[in-house]
Amino acid sequence: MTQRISLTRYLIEKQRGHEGQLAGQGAIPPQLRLLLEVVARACKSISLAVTKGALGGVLGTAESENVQGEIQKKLDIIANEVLIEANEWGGHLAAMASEEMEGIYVVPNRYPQGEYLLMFDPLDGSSNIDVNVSIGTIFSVLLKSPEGPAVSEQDFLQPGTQQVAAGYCLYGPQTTLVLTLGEGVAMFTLDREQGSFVLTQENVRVPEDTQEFAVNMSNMRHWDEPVKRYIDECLQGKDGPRSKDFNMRWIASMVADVHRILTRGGVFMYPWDKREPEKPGKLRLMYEANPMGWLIEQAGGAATDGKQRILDIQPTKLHQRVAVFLGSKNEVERATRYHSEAA
Ligand SMILES: O=P(O)(O)OC[C@H]1O[C@](O)(COP(=O)(O)O)[C@@H](O)[C@@H]1O
Ligand SMILES: [Mg+2]
Ligand SMILES: [Mg+2]
Repeated sequence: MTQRISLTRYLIEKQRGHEGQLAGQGAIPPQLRLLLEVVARACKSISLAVTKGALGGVLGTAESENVQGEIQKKLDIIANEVLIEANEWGGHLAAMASEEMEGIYVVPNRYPQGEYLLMFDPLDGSSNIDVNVSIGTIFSVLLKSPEGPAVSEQDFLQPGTQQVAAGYCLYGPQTTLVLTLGEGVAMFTLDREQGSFVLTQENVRVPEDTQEFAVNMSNMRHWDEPVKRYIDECLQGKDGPRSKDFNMRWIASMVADVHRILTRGGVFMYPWDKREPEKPGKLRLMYEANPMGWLIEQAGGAATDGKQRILDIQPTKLHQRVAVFLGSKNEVERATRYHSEAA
């Protein structure tokens, strides 16, 4: 019988820099292992709340707005609280930042302080919560700079290349946790009877070419020319310059669209558009684009904002927005090239 590898064992073996079954993987510090185990445990609780749905009273809208001016769903708030409560006392973190909170959350001084910074989109795909479509949690981990005793928002403003771990948990027909520590991408499936995440795929790869794109087509009239050109060529199919037919998928949960791309390839885009011209895009750099961009790169794909690699962007504020093009390498490079040709 093939031996099942739990997330706990996977991380412990990473910590040991194990050379056997998981050969070639580097070591991770114990504090980072602890942090990831806690995030996974929090995701298990969120998964349980999601599964209960109307029976658990978690559906529907709260009476509040988040910092982005978006109406919060009850589950946005619940997931945020679960992640904070699970992580604040463990001694591995200095502070957390969330799409749902205006400022950073510094670990209270009644708890031991750690050196890591955790960022999350506690519930991605909020518009899908009440309609029973896949949603998820996205997370990214940075190290606090050793200089300066007090942690501040400035500590979080590091480019995506500085991430030490990133991943997401998808609450779909299965609950799947997807993780990178900078040496490829691994997927774990939640075994509900055992209550543990089990390694179900390693060395996830995104094919370089694809015939499937994901974009919210209803925004087409608001897009810039390079995006219109790219999509228009896809829509022309076999008769157009691409000489092949394209399929389209748009789940409206980035986490589920990215999971499909990690599973079978594709290109995902949420470009800048004219509806809110002062904002670079809808998605958030720190909680969505950076972790997803790194996962996609680690699986052999690419991620840009149409002009430059997402991971190289120097953030200037916590809730910064960004245009996103990610997925199969050759398609992302093509869409990015169309931007530079139009410049
Ligand atoms: O509703 P739209 O404009 O198609 O946007 C969908 C996008 O918005 C998001 O839901 C934004 O994330 P949140 O639900 O965390 O705000 C993405 O997951 C998704 O790709
Ligand atoms: Mg989101
Ligand atoms: Mg969200």
